[in-house]
Amino acid sequence: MDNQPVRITVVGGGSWATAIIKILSENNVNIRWWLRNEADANHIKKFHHNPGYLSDVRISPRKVRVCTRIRDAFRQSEYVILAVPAAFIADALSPLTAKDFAGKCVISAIKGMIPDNNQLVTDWVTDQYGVPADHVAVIAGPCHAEEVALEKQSYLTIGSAGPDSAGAVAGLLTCRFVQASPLDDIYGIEYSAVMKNIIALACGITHGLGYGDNFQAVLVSNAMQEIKRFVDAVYPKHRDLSGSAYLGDLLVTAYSPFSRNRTFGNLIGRGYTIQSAQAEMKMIAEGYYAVKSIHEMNRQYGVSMPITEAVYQILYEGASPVAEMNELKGKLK
Ligand SMILES: NC(=O)c1ccc[n+]([C@@H]2O[C@H](COP(=O)([O-])OP(=O)(O)OC[C@H]3O[C@@H](n4cnc5c(N)ncnc54)[C@H](O)[C@@H]3O)[C@@H](O)[C@H]2O)c1
Ligand SMILES: O=P(O)(O)OC[C@H](O)CO
Repeated sequence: MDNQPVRITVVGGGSWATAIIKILSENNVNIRWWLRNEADANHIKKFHHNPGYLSDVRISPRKVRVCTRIRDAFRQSEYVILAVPAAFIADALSPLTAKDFAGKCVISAIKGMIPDNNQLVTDWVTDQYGVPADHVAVIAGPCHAEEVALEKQSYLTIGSAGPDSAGAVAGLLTCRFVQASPLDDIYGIEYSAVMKNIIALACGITHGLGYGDNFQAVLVSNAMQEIKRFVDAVYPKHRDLSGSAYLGDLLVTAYSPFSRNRTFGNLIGRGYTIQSAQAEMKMIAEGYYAVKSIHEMNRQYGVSMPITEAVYQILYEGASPVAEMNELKGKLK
């Protein structure tokens, strides 16, 4: 029985879901892949490539079965990986009940928050579908789907509440070009991943306004302190924020041309409206939604977060990027 393939459901049709399927397919797995778009699903069945995202990645028909009915995708799997932007996950899972999740380990690859109630995705899964906390994990770490597609050496961190449950998931996501390691700081990792997207927006905005590398280095180091203040206030625990799941993820998103959030911010800095920036990008910048959630949550915690506040003012209060970043300039050290 030992060499039976591991049965996994992957939810989402975007870049990260496609990259995760590529990683998993290096191992002994049997994947059911749910996509909402029927035409894309049919294309993958016929041509073994996702037409919309990372279209160079070959999808093995031997290992991956494509479904457009989510309940079919959930049948018989041991693991469920969620890879739809947080704003759309409730809609994607809406046909399901707690029964569909029974006995499964649910892993969130989402770096965002449920916008309706500002909940972390893992908490939401537990509340909504009764998945026990020891059956929930997150995929984190500095990793762009585009580099996975190119098989560039990458690292992931699998966060869970206890040290054991993440180990098996890390094994599934380790392959020739990815090394995954477990870490028992699920909330710290999840909040940090949400916040780095907001910081990437700030990096993009300032780059779009013409600020240079000297400024960005200071912005990113101040951002790390801002993330630490917030995460320590919300979920105090001894943690080393210089680890790759925290600092590493902040760096990749702040500096990489692949970053969705930085690209979105850059468009805003260059004078695009929010609607035109969204229309320009086929991909979703999670930080756009996250900054509202973190701003609202922080009413309770009162943490000093000048960078997050500046991004919130620009994206939700119509503040001028030039004026906001001018004001932020004086608050950084
Ligand atoms: N792309 C990466 O490199 C990467 C890496 C790590 C984590 N993530 C996380 O993975 C999650 C998914 O991001 P992604 O990069 O795959 O997304 P993406 O931007 O590549 O693709 C957009 C996704 O959103 C879906 N979508 C768009 N509009 C929708 C709607 N109205 N209703 C339902 N679904 C809709 C699309 O079907 C597609 O699955 C995000 O939380 C992101 O932070 C992404
Ligand atoms: O850099 P972004 O905004 O594309 O986010 C993708 C991942 O979270 C990077 O680890």
